[in-house]
Amino acid sequence: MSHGASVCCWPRLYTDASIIRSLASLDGSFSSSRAAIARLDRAIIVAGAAGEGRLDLILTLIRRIQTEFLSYTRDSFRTFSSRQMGDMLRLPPSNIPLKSSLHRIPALDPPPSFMAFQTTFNRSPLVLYKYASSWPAINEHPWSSASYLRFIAGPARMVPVEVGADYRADDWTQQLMNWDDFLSTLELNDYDLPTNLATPTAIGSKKVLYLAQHNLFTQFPDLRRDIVIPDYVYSCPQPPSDYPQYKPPGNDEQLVINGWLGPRGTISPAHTDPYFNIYVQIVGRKTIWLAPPYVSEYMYAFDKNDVQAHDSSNPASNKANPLTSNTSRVDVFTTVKDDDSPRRFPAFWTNVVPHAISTTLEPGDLLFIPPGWWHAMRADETSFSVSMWF
Ligand SMILES: O=C(O)CCC(=O)C(=O)O
Ligand SMILES: [Fe+2]
Repeated sequence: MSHGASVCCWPRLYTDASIIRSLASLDGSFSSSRAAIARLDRAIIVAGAAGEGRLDLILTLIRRIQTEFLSYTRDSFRTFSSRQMGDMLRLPPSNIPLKSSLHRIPALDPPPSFMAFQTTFNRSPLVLYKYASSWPAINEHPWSSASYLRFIAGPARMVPVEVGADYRADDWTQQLMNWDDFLSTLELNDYDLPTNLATPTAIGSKKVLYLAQHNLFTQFPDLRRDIVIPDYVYSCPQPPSDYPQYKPPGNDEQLVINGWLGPRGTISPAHTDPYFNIYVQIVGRKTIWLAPPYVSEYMYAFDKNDVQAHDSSNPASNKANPLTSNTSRVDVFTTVKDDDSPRRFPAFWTNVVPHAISTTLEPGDLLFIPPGWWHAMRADETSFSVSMWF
């Protein structure tokens, strides 16, 4: 067997074994049906439904099992109220100013043409407020409605979630979880979070669940029809001169679309990615903090040794640990008045903060981030965002 074949045959074997096993153990009972669907979802999540036509086959099988044995009916005339998940309607609409940035992210109105984006506006971050306000995901198919999200999935589906608000925490882990149960946690939103959205550590102990960086659209293709992929992602931008590590995603489309769904208080600590990113806010408000690639040496990034220590402390994880040397130790969202951040990270406060920019996105707002820019996100309410890496 060649090396190439050995790299890609295991996902195919896993996928086919999962299909056969789920069908073999299916006896029409409620529990065997749910177990079969879970196994099929796992083949998508863990092995990418590898192999010619396997994704379509798996999605068709899941739908058949749902309709035959779990009384799922697809009533396309249903309408969904845009009742918000969680407690977002109860929160005051004021922004919490960040101490860690002095300026706002520049905004453009009207949005640039494709050509103007390609030639001029893809060099630095940019917000297009209300760009996506008329997307189905915000209107007739509201992703803020847990009942809509349950409906398009049908019963017994599984998704990967991160456990713990912040992936730098020692007890952070990941698990597969029932989609309906995960949505219920967002509806209840009984996490008892501090109302001042204090540091990630304070929130981390609450075991917040975050569906982060997951390609939901492979599992639930209906959701892809609720968004309108902006043409900008098909531009071929120049690699930025201050960030030679830029590399487009390695899939055929050179485009990776991920969903990010979680309650108030979920945080992605400041980190860099090697992609251009178009990030659209669909549900709830999210505060964004950005800093340019040239401040990297003042970001107190984790080094390789920290990363290894963290990895080995977390053997239960089923996905690669995202903590790498592109992640900062600094809590850019710190709101505690006299914390010791300026003493622990003096170069950050002197050299990064003057160059950092921030804003709070609302549903329909689009944010563009070039590769290599440091970015940190905080959900101020139950939040659903979509990132498009290209
Ligand atoms: O929304 C988040 O929590 C993080 C998003 C992010 O890091 C990205 O889109 O690259
Ligand atoms: Fe990122």
